[in-house]
Amino acid sequence: MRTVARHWADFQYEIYLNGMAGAVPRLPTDLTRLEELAEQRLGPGPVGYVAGSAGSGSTARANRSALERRRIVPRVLRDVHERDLSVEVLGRALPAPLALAPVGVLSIMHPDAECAAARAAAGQGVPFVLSSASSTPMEQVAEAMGDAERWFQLYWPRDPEVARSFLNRAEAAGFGVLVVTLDTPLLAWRPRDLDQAYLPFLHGVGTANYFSDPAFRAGLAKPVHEDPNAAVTHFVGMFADPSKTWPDLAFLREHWDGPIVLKGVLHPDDARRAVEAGMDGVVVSNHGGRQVAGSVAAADALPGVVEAVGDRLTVLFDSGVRTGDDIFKALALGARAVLVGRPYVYGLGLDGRPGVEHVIRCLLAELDLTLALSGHATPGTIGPADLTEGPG
Ligand SMILES: Cc1cc2nc3c(=O)[nH]c(=O)nc-3n(C[C@H](O)[C@H](O)[C@H](O)COP(=O)(O)O)c2cc1C
Ligand SMILES: CCCCCCCCCCC(=O)C(=O)O
Repeated sequence: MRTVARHWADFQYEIYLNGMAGAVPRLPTDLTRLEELAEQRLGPGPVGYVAGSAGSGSTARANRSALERRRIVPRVLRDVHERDLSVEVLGRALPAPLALAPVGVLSIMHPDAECAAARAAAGQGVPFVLSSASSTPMEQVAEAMGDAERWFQLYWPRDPEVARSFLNRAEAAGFGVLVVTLDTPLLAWRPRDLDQAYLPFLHGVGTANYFSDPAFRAGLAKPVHEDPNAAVTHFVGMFADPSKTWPDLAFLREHWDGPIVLKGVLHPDDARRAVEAGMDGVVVSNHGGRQVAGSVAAADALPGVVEAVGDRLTVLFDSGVRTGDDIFKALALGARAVLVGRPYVYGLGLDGRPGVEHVIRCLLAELDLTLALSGHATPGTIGPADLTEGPG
């Protein structure tokens, strides 16, 4: 089930060769600079929505420092001439341990929105996880991707008919993995959005899967175009259900045949409950610091979850990944693969599909070089011994 190894580090040579012809990259190769550029070039509402997080931003900052605090201890004189970043995740052969995280309402960043990001992911062979809250109906995104690997992220609607309909549509449209986000039963206190009174969903943006859904529409007195405000109100009441508990997962197991991954798991006991509920994986994530202000950093939670269930579930990771060495560290802490969020969204906002491609290629070229320069030829040999903590 292995993919053909791609030579990610060739991107480095491509950049230098283009330089000989007088061309430099359109976007920075240090992806931590994208946020600042986006702040300068994109509108305050959209960029505030993407860059913003819960409360004073302490969780988002903690995500970064938990990754930065951990330092790689490189090994030398190991043969790293031939390298292969490919990994198997949930029965799928991926070219690298990376997927694009589900991010809602991408049309606020670029008119080509989810289709542009999905095409970029497909072109690089990286799975695209489509948000329930996308600006484009799932069938249209699927069509843009051909037969490339795609996963569907579920915000579990309160109405079981709508939930069932979403699952049926996603399956029919070729989404192979269901990612159920559990950390957003309510929208958190997000000062950047509150201060601007900015929430695109209330204008019917990011509601495409709902407004195109027959079960959702059946709950409306009038068609969406005749009474859009009523449709938005119905969406707000439908979007999530804070009364859900662990036994409710049986509903999803019953209606989804493929792998199911729970996103937003941080406690080892919750990971154990995911095993008991027959789930296939978890994403150790705090939603990029956008939900619980003062939450544990995702990278600090990762080792505990891996220790509890790493032999029984596929453990994925996100929240704070900005560089190739961040990916290396997450793998060393036991993640099978990582999801990248904001960087690809800034890439999209700044340069559309090529911007997203740039982000994927930079991350994987840097990962490949970090791997090699640390003494590894494949992700499979990376482990906790490759990291140290503290001022070292
Ligand atoms: C603008 C924005 C929208 C998001 N929308 C969703 C979503 O619809 N569903 C979801 O599960 N996670 C969503 N997330 C969270 C991401 O999937 C991911 O957990 C997070 O971005 C990772 O943190 P990072 O951006 O710091 O890498 C969103 C994140 C951002 C920044
Ligand atoms: C008043 C609540 C309206 C609906 C909220 C939509 C939820 C946000 C979906 C995107 C997301 O996950 C994010 O982090 O932002």
